[in-house]
Amino acid sequence: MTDAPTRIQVAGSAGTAPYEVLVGRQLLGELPGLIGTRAKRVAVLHPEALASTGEAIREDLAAQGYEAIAIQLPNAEESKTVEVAAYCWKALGQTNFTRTDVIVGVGGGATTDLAGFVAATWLRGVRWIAVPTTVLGMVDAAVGGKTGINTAEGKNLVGAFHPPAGVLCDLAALESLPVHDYVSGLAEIIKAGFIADPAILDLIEADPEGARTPGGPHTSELIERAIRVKAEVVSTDLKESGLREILNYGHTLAHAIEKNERYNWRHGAAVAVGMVFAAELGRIAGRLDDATADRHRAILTAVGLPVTYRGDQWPKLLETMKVDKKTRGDRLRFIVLDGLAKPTVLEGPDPAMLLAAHAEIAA
Ligand SMILES: NC(=O)c1ccc[n+]([C@@H]2O[C@H](COP(=O)([O-])OP(=O)(O)OC[C@H]3O[C@@H](n4cnc5c(N)ncnc54)[C@H](O)[C@@H]3O)[C@@H](O)[C@H]2O)c1
Ligand SMILES: O=C(O)C(=O)C[C@@H](O)[C@H](O)[C@H](O)COP(=O)(O)O
Ligand SMILES: [Zn+2]
Repeated sequence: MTDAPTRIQVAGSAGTAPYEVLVGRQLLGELPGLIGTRAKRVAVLHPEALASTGEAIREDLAAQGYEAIAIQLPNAEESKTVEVAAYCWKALGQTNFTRTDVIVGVGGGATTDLAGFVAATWLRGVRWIAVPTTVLGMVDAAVGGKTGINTAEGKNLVGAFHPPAGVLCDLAALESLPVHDYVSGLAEIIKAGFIADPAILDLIEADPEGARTPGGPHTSELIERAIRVKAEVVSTDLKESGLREILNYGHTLAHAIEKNERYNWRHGAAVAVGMVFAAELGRIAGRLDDATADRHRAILTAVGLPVTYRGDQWPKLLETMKVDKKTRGDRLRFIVLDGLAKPTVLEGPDPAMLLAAHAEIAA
């Protein structure tokens, strides 16, 4: 007997279908229902680190009568390339994968971003299901339909909005996650706390050590709260015409750091530094109070996330930020806070302000 999963609804928007995010344990039994009876073939995309999980899911689906193939991807950010997408397109072509067939992405955010992108582009769009296996994947990457790959010029520069047909967050998967990756996911949970749900911050501050482990007293509550923040935002603005930009809090600098580190930093670690930068920018712009700005550094440090970055890299970071998706023409745009849970856009800040905020995170 297992407890019934929590079901979080994501509304359809921009002509897309609504779907559910399930959070619980032993959820793989839900897969055939989501895949449906119109599909003949299923492709299970998984990273090398989850080879046995991917194969077990493939075998299960084959036993249910689907022609199931497994496609193994490189781990982490190495999978988010056009070459890996092309490898998947080839595998789908060779198995006569049609418009009624279904892709299942099993893995962290890098895997679900790639799997969703392959689903968005194959035959101009087939259905896909996300089975996130990292904290970050569950609370953020698998929800909301942003799919994509990196290019030499930067992070997530090619992609599509293509929501999944369902998201299965099996908390048992987190038990094998290295602590470094677990903690990286906390950055996006903390982001959800600062932009929308401060109760998240209270829970983490009360027990930062507990927040760092899958068996912590508030693990499922933290994950569910962050998913609800994301679900609510993407339900009203799938294609980022306005509100959705708040989910990019800390990301303008974070993506530049990731590129600068050739993706050897985890996304969440870069987002942690990026949020401290954004908080300082808000403070310098006269919008954010000192206590909330300082709270960023304190909570991120308490869970073991970085809050500084090499000080000599600023010119390169500034150059990369120019291709951030929020930039309009030559005007950089940042999400900052007007106060706790009051995100807003700061347009074209003075270069001196950016430099001053940078000085606060420079190691
Ligand atoms: N689409 C979106 O809205 C969105 C949102 C946030 C982040 N992202 C993207 O997500 C990516 C980061 O995702 P991530 O932090 O999950 O990292 P990741 O996908 O790179 O996974 C981290 C590592 O953990 C391994 N792994 C995954 N699950 C595991 C498990 N259960 N046990 C053991 N190892 C496991 C992976 O193979 C990888 O080596 C970035 O590319 C980021 O841009 C996308
Ligand atoms: O879902 C969104 O919208 C987000 O911005 C969530 C981010 O956490 C995520 O990293 C996203 O992939 C960044 O999007 P991008 O458009 O800046 O590439
Ligand atoms: Zn992110």
